Amino acid sequence: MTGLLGPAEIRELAARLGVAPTKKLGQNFVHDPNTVRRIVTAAGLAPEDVALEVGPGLGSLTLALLPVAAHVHVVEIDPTLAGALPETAARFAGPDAARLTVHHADALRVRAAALAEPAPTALVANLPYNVAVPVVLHLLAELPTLRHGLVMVQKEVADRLVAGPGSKVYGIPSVKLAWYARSRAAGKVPPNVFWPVPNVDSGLVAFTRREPPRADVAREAVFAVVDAAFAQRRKTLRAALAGWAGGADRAAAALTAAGVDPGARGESLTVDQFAAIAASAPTATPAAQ
Ligand SMILES: C[S@@+](CC[C@H](N)C(=O)[O-])C[C@H]1O[C@@H](n2cnc3c(N)ncnc32)[C@H](O)[C@@H]1O
Repeated sequence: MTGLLGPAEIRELAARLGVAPTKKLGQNFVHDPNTVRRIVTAAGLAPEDVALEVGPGLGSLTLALLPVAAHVHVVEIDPTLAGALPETAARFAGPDAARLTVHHADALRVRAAALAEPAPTALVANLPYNVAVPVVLHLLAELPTLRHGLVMVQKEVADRLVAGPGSKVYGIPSVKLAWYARSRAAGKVPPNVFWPVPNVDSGLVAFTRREPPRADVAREAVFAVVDAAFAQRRKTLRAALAGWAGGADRAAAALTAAGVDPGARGESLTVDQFAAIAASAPTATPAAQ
């Protein structure tokens, strides 16, 4: 038997495994094959793409990825779910199951070496919502081979991830994702496609890796400026970056050298401007944060 998981299959698998979904691990399983097809279509995988799925759960999305990707890595923190996937894949995906590698691991800690054979090129995931942003940022940092992705996250988080300067929801996730990738909203998903039904809408975010804005400044240095700017987002950058620069005057000098108005706020800056500020940092070590 091959196919995707509908409500009957999800219920049957969960009952057989004794799975009681937990909020702590963001366990809301998709039981709607149309949603799964929509995610895979939006992901736009090429036949040579190696997919990485974080949080496969009972396998809803995994089963749709196996026929269209060259290989599928899944990273699942729950030992029961990770342990059951090979059998689910063999049962529902037939010979395509041979292209699945299951990693029982925490996606926040997984290292490139563990996922090297073959190296993932596309992240496609219905992410655990409480750790969605750190997971995406960790994987983009850890896996330079990841070229593009499509993730489902809580709708508000999707809005934040794709926001640009000047938007009310533009903030740390928006700028950090923009360091790695160009992103766009790829649709909204209602709560009723999940079991159990969450009390939030979901959103799809598509991204494609870009060259980092500047080669002459380390990512960590840029992210330190971003963190400082948004920690006090209502203050001017001159004030918000005083701790980072070792004084408001030094902050103003770095901002001016970077071509940024010291009276501006972080919410109006592009990631390229944050990178320019980091590159103009005072030579003294930034104050501890
Ligand atoms: C929203 S569910 C998605 C399940 C499945 N992909 C689906 O669409 O039905 C999130 C999944 O992520 C897993 N998970 C939660 N935290 C994780 C982590 N830090 N690393 C890996 N998997 C995690 C949960 O156990 C759960 O299976």
